[in-house]
Amino acid sequence: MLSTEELIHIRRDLHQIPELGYEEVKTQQYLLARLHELPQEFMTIELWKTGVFVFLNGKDPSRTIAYRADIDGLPIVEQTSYGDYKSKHEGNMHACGHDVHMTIALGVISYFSHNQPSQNQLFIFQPAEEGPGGAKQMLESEQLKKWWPNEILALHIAPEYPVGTIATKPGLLFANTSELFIHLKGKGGHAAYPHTANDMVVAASHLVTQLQTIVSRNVNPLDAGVVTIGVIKGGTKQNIIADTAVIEGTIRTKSIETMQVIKKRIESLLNGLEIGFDCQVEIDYGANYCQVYNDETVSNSFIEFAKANEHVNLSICSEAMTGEDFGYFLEQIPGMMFWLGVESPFGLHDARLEPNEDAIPFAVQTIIEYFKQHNSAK
Ligand SMILES: CC(=O)N[C@@H](CCC[C@H](N)C(=O)O)C(=O)O
Repeated sequence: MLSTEELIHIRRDLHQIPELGYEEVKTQQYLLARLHELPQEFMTIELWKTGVFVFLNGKDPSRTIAYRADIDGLPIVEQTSYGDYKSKHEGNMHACGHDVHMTIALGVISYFSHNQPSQNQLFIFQPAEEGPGGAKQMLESEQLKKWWPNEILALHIAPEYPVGTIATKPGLLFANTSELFIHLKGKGGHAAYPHTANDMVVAASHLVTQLQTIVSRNVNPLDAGVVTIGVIKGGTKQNIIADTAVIEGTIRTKSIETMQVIKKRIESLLNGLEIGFDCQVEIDYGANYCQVYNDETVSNSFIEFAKANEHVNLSICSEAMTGEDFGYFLEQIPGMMFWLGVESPFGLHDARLEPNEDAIPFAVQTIIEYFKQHNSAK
């Protein structure tokens, strides 16, 4: 079984090679290299695009339990204090902890590759969680058809909790999400002749402020929604009026109905913008993820397990407006997701995120224990 030092070494290796969705070529090669170092007696490894499936045959199987780890990084210029194990892929960073998620999966696989489990186990290294999504596609793969699990788990690092903490709840854990891409096209021109142009920097600026009114004025205050604009681009030079602008963001809601309300309102605002600024607008909702809804029975059984485990500090948390395409697995397979405390002063998607690596051996041990206790013959 991998030691704590080896696990940390693996996490640091993976941290140096963050790749965006469906570009995880080096990550896939690295995972394969580590997997092939383990006993192969009852292990089957299969590739799916840039992802990997690992199936472990149980001794006397009547069921299969699965663990899913996402593997992609984010387009962020890293600003951690890490020295020689900072991202070597300039402009990309594991700023959402997927390096930690993968390492934990390798740690659990390593243990069970030396200690054959009684039941089958499936490990899913899934590409493109940050977008455009990989869960929905993997659910339709040949591998999932033949290795369909009875239960599935996943975790996500949580910078706000101390190491040793697991936070979860039955039912809704993460929101419905939709990406948002808006392209504005007007008429460029000389900065000194604004009356001859339709300035898309001004149109985009109006639109960004209008979008902020949706949650405050169109969503029931007793419900929850988020409209965040993460990108606004337009123009080429300070004295040229921009003929195009691009706005990119994300929508989050607790209910699917509110997602529809927000989208309808965005479209109305865009119709108004076309008239008001005499421009053309195109909208694309990119990747949409369903909510992460933890199965009541599986989460209660995990909560009972965590309560009985003296090493685990269990927190029953509130739902969050984060998104995760793991929700698609949970639509079809009973399962649950939990937050894993990694105590960092900087949050997810922050260029300075430094998860506490002590959380890795803790999570590996906890999952091994849960799999051993829970995935016995039923
Ligand atoms: C846990 C986490 O941070 N997940 C991401 C998922 C991204 C969903 C999609 N690409 C979007 O931006 O809407 C998140 O941002 O919550």
